[in-house]
Amino acid sequence: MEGKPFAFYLLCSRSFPRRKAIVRENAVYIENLTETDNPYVSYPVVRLLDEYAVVTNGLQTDFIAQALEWESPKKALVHVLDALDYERDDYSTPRIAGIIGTGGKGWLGFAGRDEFWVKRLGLKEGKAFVTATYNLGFAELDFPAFESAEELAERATELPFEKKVLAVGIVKERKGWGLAWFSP
Ligand SMILES: NC(=O)c1ncn([C@@H]2O[C@H](COP(=O)(O)O)[C@@H](O)[C@H]2O)c1NC=O
Repeated sequence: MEGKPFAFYLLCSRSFPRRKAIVRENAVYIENLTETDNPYVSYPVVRLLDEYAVVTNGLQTDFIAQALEWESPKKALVHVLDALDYERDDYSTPRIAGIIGTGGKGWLGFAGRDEFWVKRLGLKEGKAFVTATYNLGFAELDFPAFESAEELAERATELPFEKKVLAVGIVKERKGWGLAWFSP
């Protein structure tokens, strides 16, 4: 979408493929539909604020959104990711988080067991800056054109990752944010 900041979340999962997304006004939640004690597989995945959209792979979403009430996106990512750190599961799954601003800036953060970084991004037309929990690091991908949040989510599920479950798309509209999810 020309000139419009966007973000997406692509959920890929080996162990918990039965999941859905629930959209509630200014938030999206991932709900796991398989019985488990694992505390990391249902969580708030998106929180929309007037000036920012926050997307993450865990409960840090809401803490980062709260921190944005009184500090910069960079500091919100540094403070919350540092405080919560990686997940204490069998894989030490990293916590990842992204923020986009209505003005066209973006930030991405990663808290792993052996690695921690927060980057400021200059968003570019036709490109997506991406990270993932495992084996990607930080990447800049070509991203195809789309007309709506629905189409953005669908395009995200066409990216070359394995075990895709669903994607959530967020795009800055003339008024507020467009929000949708898609399951292949
Ligand atoms: N955010 C998520 O949706 C999510 N799904 C799974 N995890 C964690 O990552 C581990 C590996 O997941 P999987 O086997 O589904 O690829 C899970 O045991 C769980 O502790 C998640 N936590 C972080 O990615």
